[in-house]
Amino acid sequence: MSTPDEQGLSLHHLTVRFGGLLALDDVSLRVPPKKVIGVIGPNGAGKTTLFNVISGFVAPQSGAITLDGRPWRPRPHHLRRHGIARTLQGVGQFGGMTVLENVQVGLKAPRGNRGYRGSKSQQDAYAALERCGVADYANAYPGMLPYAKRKRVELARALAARPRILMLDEPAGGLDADEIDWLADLIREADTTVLLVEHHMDLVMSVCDEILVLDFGKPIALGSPGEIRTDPKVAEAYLGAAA
Ligand SMILES: Nc1ncnc2c1ncn2[C@@H]1O[C@H](COP(=O)(O)OP(=O)(O)OP(=O)(O)O)[C@@H](O)[C@H]1O
Repeated sequence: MSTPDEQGLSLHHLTVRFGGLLALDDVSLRVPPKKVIGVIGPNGAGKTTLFNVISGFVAPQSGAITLDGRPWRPRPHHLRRHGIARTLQGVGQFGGMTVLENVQVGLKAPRGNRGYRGSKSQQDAYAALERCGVADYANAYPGMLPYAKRKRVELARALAARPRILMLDEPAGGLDADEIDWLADLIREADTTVLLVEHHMDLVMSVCDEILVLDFGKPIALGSPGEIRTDPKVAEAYLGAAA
């Protein structure tokens, strides 16, 4: 049994090198249940690499990950089993499948040969599409949808499995102000742990409980939105990146 302090996901001193490049440099982070944790930083800071480590796509050279206090080695095809879902930066959906089928792909296949039609997974997928306001497109193909709707389908795909940890990789990219307001409400009401990599500062500041700031792979700040907003090291990292 894990203690309350150990529950959720914890990253301990993760280091990742790509050849001579230090993409993550001694990164530690605690992601407690039901909290929204943001990961920000200038381009190339290591945000996606951090997501790739948690998803099992990249193995760290050193450091460890624990889930509910137990050592955990992530593997991409085991994420669902551990209740972890991730959206992709683009909208990687299968063009030859309908929107509903795309959302069902991440869910458990029905037993026997009943197929997906009328199954629990179909109902769950449809409910997730409704929650994301795109149920009207259930039988359309993703390629027929505007970008913002496809992003909603991608969110529905991740939410359908009712993850305990939802990893959102730049969900606001390419969205207009109204869509971002909608997204902020969805994150606030998700009632699950959210790890958010995002460049849109207003969104990050408005939904996150805590924010980790990376710069050249190094953690330079960790704190509440108010603390991060006024941290001179953070301003310097972004100004340096803009110069
Ligand atoms: N597979 C890889 N091989 C070599 N270098 C890589 C690889 N993946 C990432 N990098 C490098 O590691 C550093 C961190 O990249 P990463 O994509 O994690 O940054 P990021 O913060 O997500 O950037 P962005 O905001 O632009 O998406 C960059 O210098 C990048 O070029």
